[in-house]
Amino acid sequence: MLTLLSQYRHLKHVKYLYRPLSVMSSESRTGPDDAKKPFTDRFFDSAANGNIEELTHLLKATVIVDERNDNGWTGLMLASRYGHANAIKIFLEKGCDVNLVNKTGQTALDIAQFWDQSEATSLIMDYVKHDNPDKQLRNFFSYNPLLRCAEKRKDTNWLENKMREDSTKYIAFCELQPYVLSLPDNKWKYQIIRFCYSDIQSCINDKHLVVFLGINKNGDETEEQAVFAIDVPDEKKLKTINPDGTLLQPFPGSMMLEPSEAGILAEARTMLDWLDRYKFCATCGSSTSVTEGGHKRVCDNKECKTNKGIHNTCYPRTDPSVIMLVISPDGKRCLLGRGKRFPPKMYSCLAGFMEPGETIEDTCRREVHEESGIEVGRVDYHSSQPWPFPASLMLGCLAYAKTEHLKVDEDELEDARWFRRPELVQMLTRQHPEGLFVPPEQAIAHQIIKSWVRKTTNSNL
Ligand SMILES: NC(=O)C1=CN([C@@H]2O[C@H](COP(=O)(O)OP(=O)(O)OC[C@H]3O[C@@H](n4cnc5c(N)ncnc54)[C@H](OP(=O)(O)O)[C@@H]3O)[C@@H](O)[C@H]2O)C=CC1
Ligand SMILES: [Mg+2]
Ligand SMILES: [Mg+2]
Ligand SMILES: [Mg+2]
Ligand SMILES: [Zn+2]
Repeated sequence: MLTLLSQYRHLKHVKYLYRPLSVMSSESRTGPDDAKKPFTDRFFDSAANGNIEELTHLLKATVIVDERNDNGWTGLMLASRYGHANAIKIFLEKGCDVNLVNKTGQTALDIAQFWDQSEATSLIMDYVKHDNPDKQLRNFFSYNPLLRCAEKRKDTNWLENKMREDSTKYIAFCELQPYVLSLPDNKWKYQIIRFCYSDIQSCINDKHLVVFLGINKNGDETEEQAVFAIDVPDEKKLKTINPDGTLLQPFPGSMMLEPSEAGILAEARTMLDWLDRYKFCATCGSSTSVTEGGHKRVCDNKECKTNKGIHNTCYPRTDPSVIMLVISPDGKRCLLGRGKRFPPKMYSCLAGFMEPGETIEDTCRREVHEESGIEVGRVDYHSSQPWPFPASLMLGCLAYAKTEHLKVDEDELEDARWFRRPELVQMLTRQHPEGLFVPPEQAIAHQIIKSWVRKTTNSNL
């Protein structure tokens, strides 16, 4: 990586560093008339030259702050390369993403450090330290736009009325797969179909599982559009209502939803799965009745302990699991493993279920030791992700190893190995020479790996 940047050090003329070839060739035809250049070229030029007036104008008018050129360079990276402090301040004020990496894996901070731009380096470092809390990472499946309104679940009248209202929407599942439409402008993207009560009422009877998911925040507040999930065992019934729909497979189908749709799926799928699989009381084995809009199962046996005292078994379950990126003792490598059922060539973070009485940190230490023989010291929390297959909550962490000799648990993993940062960049961008890759961006593993890559540099590796 060092050599990639070093080869440019002797180039004095900035344009060859970052400008796409297409632009250079069109310039040779038309001459260097700045006004005729595309806005994005003028934007990159003004960032590299520290032309504040033009930069401000372009950011106001047309160009997005994180616009990238063909080599993945952002305006912030170019301003950092040439140490234009005022331009850097503009990018930071506009809320640019300082964590983006170019095609060779450098962040703006890497670039500023490499080119000894001390003012640029300290500006970006200060910004990273006080990063805007509103920009906290939200993983896929974690953004649910519905207000759950738990207080309404006990209001049987309100629920029954809502179920029949014209504005109410139903999303239908068959064998835990949502009924969806592919988007007209992109057949790789799907939208969950919303049915009205009049459409779906023939599917609603006592035997069908229905869950109150929440109120649509984007709907008209006076109308309070409620959203329910319904299990329809026969896909043919759904086809008669909307013949264009299709059932969406969990993988890779659910990854092709918009994030807000994925959040609704996460709630609905886990709830329907729980209602379907926990029909009998875990304490006395009697039948149970669904209450509270599908959010509780009450034992039908009046003498059951759950009707007298502790009744946590009446509620849906969530299984906390840890998923961690293990960092080597020298801080230069990360440990990734291959589960036996992974697609060929995919490596991911180690993961495992929490056991009763364990802390998140101790689960990380135990699972890493069980699966790789590595001793972990400090553990830092990163972010979390609901994983509705069927009911996991992934708790993402960075785990700092104290040892590095691997003893892979062959019952669980096919392989585990240490990877250096440049290799992780290749795996994230699908450019690894052996075709190795990490899970897609919808997976928390991808986000944890990416955030480590973004926070570290290749220097001294
Ligand atoms: N590695 C990764 O990149 C990712 C992993 N995950 C998820 O992380 C979760 C945990 O990872 P995984 O490696 O499978 O877990 P573990 O390392 O704990 O080992 C898996 C074993 O644990 C047992 N098990 C199943 N359910 C539970 C439970 N609720 N509590 C305790 N043990 C259980 C199973 O045994 P048996 O089946 O033999 O009974 C299974 O073989 C899974 O939900 C997985 O889907 C999600 C995203 C990515
Ligand atoms: Mg595991
Ligand atoms: Mg394990
Ligand atoms: Mg385990
Ligand atoms: Zn019972």
